[in-house]
Amino acid sequence: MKGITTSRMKTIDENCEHLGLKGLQLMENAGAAIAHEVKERIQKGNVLIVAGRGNNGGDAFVAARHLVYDPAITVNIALIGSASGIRTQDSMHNFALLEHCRIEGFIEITDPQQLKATRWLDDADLIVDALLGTGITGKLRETEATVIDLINDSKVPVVAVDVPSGFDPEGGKFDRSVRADITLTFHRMKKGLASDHAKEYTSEVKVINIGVCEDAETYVGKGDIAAFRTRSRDSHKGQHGRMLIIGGGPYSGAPALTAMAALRTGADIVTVAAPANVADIIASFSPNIIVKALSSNILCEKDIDTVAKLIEGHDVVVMGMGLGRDERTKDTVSKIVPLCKKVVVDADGLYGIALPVPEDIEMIITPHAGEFTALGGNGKEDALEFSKKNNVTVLLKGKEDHISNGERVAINHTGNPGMTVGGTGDVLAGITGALFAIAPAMDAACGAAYINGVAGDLAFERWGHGLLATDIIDMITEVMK
Ligand SMILES: NC(=O)C1=CN([C@@H]2O[C@H](COP(=O)(O)OP(=O)(O)OC[C@H]3O[C@@H](n4cnc5c(N)ncnc54)[C@H](O)[C@@H]3O)[C@@H](O)[C@H]2O)[C@@H](O)CC1
Ligand SMILES: [K+]
Repeated sequence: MKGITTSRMKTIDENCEHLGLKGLQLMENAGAAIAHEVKERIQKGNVLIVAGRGNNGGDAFVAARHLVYDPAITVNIALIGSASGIRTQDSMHNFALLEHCRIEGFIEITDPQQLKATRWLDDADLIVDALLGTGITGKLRETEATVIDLINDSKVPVVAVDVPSGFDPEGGKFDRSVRADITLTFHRMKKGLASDHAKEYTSEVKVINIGVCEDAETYVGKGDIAAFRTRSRDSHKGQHGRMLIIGGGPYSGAPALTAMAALRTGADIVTVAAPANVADIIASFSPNIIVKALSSNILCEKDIDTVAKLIEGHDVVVMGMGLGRDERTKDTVSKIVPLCKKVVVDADGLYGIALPVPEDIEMIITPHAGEFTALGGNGKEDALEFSKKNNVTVLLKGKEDHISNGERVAINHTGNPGMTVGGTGDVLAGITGALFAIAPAMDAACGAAYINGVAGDLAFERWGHGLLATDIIDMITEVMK
């Protein structure tokens, strides 16, 4: 079984929140499941809960509330750090409720020796390990590291919450981790727990359904753009994407729309390489676009050296819009693809690519239904198989966009019929490229479909069916806000 990444799980959680399913509700289900598992394992005795200050600890506070209903069970809670340091509202909420429950003992631990002194580890019949979950970052720090050693040294059976504390949910190897008898992981198997070395840290893993709405996973939502809305304060120029557009020739507006959409999405540098006849026109649309004129009035073989050099200075290439379908152009497109590491192919570019895409190239294609058929696709139901077979991430545009990387399909149902106006595809390609410059293909394609659709919906509110592609670009920043 393949596991999911922490960022994917975060996206699902945020989509739930957006749909109205609160984190607190998920936490309640998670905690109740832990209490249930504990009661399956011990009918009476002492349970020691070792809790951290994040939501992983919050799950265990819920479990404590459920457990103390049984008079045969006593619960001691060791919180690593101080109660005032509890980092999330949900966890704080559940912690506060414990004041009204029959908790045997509670201690705030700033030095591991304090935990030793309680003798709770010696007296425990079972430990609930809720120190660290998917929120772990970097190498283990103190006090947590020593507390993990104490838990392992105690030889008391351990039920781990979501992942054994200290274990890397992404599958990397950290220096130490709780060794659990069982791990209850929420909603889906986590990538790290699915890895071969997970067995060293947990004898068993159970995936617990915590009532996530299906739509939070099936449809793209606000959670799919959350990661694109924050930036480190230490950001530097270029870090948020350098994008090269290869487009234009018969058309000059298309690559300009793509460029402006990318800039509004947050790309740092956008360069357009365009045939000589349109280069100046594209530049005249906006001083924000860097334009490089190619050798003649269509993209052709002579331009490959120039383009190869430009590709080296950019994180992602977006190719196709406005290029036309001259045979020489199609042939040149096919020769440019192998020079790219990351490439988005749209519109006329789709007629120049060879499938399947070589292993070392990451490609997103953004066809509409007709272009998808021309590529050999068989309708939206085929997005997953097509993507898998051709090593390409597909963003198949339509009333609902179907997005697939060959592993899963996501559907976007933002957008409206006003968006049938020309140029909206160029905008989508620009948003896709900007996100792809800084994120994996599937995350970029899902985020782009959502942003484009919501920007279109905002434009529709203002301009109705008369909305223009440029209006959608103007709304991108509203969506990101
Ligand atoms: N809607 C949600 O987000 C849900 C989250 N759930 C739980 O929430 C967990 C994730 O919660 P959080 O994101 O709050 O994070 P965690 O509770 O996993 O831990 C975050 C905290 O751990 C500490 N920490 C991080 N790295 C450390 C290191 N290397 N050494 C020492 N201390 C370190 C920091 O104090 C940080 O605030 C999941 O594993 C799951 O148990 C569940 O409640 C289900 C719902
Ligand atoms: K844990």
